[in-house]
Amino acid sequence: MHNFGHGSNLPFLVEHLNLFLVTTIFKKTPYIQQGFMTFMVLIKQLVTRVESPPPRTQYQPLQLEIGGDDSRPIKMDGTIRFAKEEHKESPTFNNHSAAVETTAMGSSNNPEVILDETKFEEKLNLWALRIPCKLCKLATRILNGYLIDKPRVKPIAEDPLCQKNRYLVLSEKVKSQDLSDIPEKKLDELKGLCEFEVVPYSLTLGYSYWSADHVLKQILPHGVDVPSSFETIVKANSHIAHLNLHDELLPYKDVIAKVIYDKNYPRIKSVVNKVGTITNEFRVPEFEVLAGEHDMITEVKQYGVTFKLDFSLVYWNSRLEHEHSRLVSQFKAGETICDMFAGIGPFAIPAAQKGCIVYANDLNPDSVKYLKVNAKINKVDDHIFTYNLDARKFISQMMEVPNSEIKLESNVPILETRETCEIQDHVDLNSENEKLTADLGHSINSSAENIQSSTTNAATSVIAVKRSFSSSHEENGNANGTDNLESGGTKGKANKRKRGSHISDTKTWEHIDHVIMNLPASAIEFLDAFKGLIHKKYWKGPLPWIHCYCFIRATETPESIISSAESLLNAHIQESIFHKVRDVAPNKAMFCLSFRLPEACFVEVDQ
Ligand SMILES: C[S@@+](CC[C@H](N)C(=O)[O-])C[C@H]1O[C@@H](n2cnc3c(N)ncnc32)[C@H](O)[C@@H]1O
Repeated sequence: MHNFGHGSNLPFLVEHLNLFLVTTIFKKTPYIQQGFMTFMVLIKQLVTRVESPPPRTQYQPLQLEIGGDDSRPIKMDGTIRFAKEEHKESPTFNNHSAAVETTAMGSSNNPEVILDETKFEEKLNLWALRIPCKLCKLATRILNGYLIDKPRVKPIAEDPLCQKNRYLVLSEKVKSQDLSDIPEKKLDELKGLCEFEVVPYSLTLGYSYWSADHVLKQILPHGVDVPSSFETIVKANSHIAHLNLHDELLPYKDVIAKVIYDKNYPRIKSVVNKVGTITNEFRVPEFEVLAGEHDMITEVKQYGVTFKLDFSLVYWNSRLEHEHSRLVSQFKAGETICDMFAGIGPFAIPAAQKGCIVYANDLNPDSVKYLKVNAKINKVDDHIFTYNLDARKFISQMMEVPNSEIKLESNVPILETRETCEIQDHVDLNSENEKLTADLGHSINSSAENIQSSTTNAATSVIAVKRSFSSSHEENGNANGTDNLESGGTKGKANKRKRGSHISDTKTWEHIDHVIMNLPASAIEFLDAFKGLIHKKYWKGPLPWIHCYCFIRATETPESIISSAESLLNAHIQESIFHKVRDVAPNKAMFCLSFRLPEACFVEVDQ
């Protein structure tokens, strides 16, 4: 201890000798340096005992281990970026091999073996002022610029000997106990405030203190890029960190995952790495769980909509959040939307929330399963009809005029427009029309004949006939192939909503407002499905807008994409808009091509 103004020079000299040897001779040899420092501490303790014997322990280096619970990365746009740090080498090791037991290329793949947390300890030998508690604030103000200034390290610490005092921990730039590194004016001001003692203060910054970026920089060989960010996906109240490590980092994947897990737990419950490129038709990336829980069932939120999904079974990309919202913002309440590649519903559900009637399809049965779950969670299950079909089959079913409707034409007046249906909802049915009606709840498992003979509500008749027709043409044998959502069948609630939004009188072969095709790698190739698809005789109003996602590579242009689309449609596209969604690779960007389906796609004569 240095009682300011009355101290001895002996500890001061020892301290200087220590500092000199540590910073010069032993600088490059951390283990000798550490041993030497321990030895010097003992010497200093002895010296101090001689200088200022008990009862007050005059020299008592305070060991403080700082935890890094707060060493959190910064969240940006569904991506977590590590807080960047200068690449400072800590005095306890000089290169990555000191921090890892074996190099990651070595035999063991176990991160516990590779990562030696003790090697990340950095011991700082500092000075602190012992000051009465009540004067801490004032003293802190005076010493501004000379107190320890490190993230998550508080400059005020407990005095282990006296509750009424505090330690004001000085920065590393205050090298000597006589405080000669602090300007005289500040010292005078401090002396005027109170009497204080200068005590040595030892601070150890452990593995838990350092940020992921700092630790990884120490572990990975020089020249290897430290992964600076990772995608996240919300999982209940926590997240899955989703890495996309390139080949160079694969040998270090376990240790990287461990560091990310350690530094972000409990917010991050699992760390996964994408394996290979996505080649399967459901666009589901394969993941390897590197740290934490293996369960991949998660919940994400996009613009207030909750989506439940199993990350390992269905497609999900949080980077499309803005695009989902942009496109849906173009839809109006009451419009009919067909989503050919709906996934778990990031277009379909917000569109239904807006009051659109949505026909959502996906080939992946797990996507359809979660699409239904999400429609329920978000309380739009009575506005969404789900299909588990190939997109071509789905769109052709949408445009197919049901037999019942064709038969109708010769026998009875057709239920004309939405307005007509709405009026019918409120009038008594004549006997002819009664034959056409069906209860929405009963129709799911009914054949077309059964539907024709059941009688309930005229307003629900057409959609019921249509759905039943589709079911009977199910190709892949999946009972969910064409389905409405079970809960939508609760008559009271569902009917109330349907009336407001005209869901009951939607005839997709008569009118669809928008078709969404988000399968950028190949959606364009599906455009030929529209060739000769729409029956002019039955269609009402303008043809639908098609929103077809695609990738444009450096070798392609919007014109070349339009020309491919035109040749697939066998028609000239008149109105078209290209919207850039995002860059996916240096020479590849994702676009949304929106255009009005050309009139040439009509079938003039019904076969
Ligand atoms: C790129 S994802 C888009 C999903 C969703 N629309 C979104 O924005 O997140 C494409 C989806 O198309 C589905 N899919 C792939 N091939 C299909 C096909 N032939 N017919 C229908 N759906 C298909 C996949 O299962 C996947 O869910």
